Amino acid sequence: MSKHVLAQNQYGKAENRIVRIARRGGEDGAWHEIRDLNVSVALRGEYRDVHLTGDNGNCLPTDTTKNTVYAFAKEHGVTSPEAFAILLAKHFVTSQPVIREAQIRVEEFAWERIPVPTRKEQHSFVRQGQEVRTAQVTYSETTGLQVLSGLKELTVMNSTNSEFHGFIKDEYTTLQEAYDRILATKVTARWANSATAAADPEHDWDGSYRKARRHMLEAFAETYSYSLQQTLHAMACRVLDHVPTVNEVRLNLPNKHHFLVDLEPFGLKNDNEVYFAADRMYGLIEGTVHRDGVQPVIATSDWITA
Ligand SMILES: O=c1[nH]c(=O)c2[nH]c(=O)[nH]c2[nH]1
Repeated sequence: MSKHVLAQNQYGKAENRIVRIARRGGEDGAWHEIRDLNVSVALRGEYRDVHLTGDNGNCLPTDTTKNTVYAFAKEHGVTSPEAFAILLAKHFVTSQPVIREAQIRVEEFAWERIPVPTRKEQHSFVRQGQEVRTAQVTYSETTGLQVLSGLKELTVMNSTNSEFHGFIKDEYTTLQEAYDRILATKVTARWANSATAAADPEHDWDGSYRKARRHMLEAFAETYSYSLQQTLHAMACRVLDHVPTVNEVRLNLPNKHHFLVDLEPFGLKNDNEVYFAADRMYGLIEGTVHRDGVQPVIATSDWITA
């Protein structure tokens, strides 16, 4: 027996990142709604033996608490962070006598739809309230003004219309081919403005920024994607097509992986509804697209994801 006193203690799986897609509207369910949550579970109760003697007889594994979160998202859906947390907290306390209290913390990341007026299906989203606009101006006696504009932290998601297959398979390849996956990325974009725009004191910088942003978003939403590389190219080309004062676009697109959660052990079918949102590691797709005949000027080696 320890001469010291075990005081407050709690345990559980923290930061379960979960994306729940609900398909509504019409027979084909083409109207998608997403809830994107970070759910932490803390259980309190009869845990003296676990700490003092190594007897785990009262210990519900943290792994089980994680599985419960994902299974509940499938079974009950996510109507609100509060309602989802209430369901979970009650479940833990009422299902195991040793659990006296359960605390569920939920952070919800808000997403807004990317409006695509030309289509009725709606499955493209932009995450609210994070994006940062950037500008870098260099003035040289010999070469004059160089104005780079851009943005970072613009997180977007398509909850369908993304596939990835037909890739090289070597002895280390385990990736399964995907015919319907989530495509999500946090866009860092920089674009080089023409010397004419830079020299024009009347140039509408806010207007060209809004236009470039809008066309990148529309291209992301409207491209049926077979790779993030293909989406990158479409986004950059769309900016060059619609913003005549932009000569070059460089994009840095981390592939924010979403893995389907295997719910079969709990007798539940996961019909592309419940995903584990991994924050790292991630694929990092980068590239520059410029007008023909223009010399690219945007640095390619910057460490701009940090
Ligand atoms: O869009 C993608 N491009 C890749 O190059 C790649 N590689 C990978 O594992 N997944 C993906 N997805």
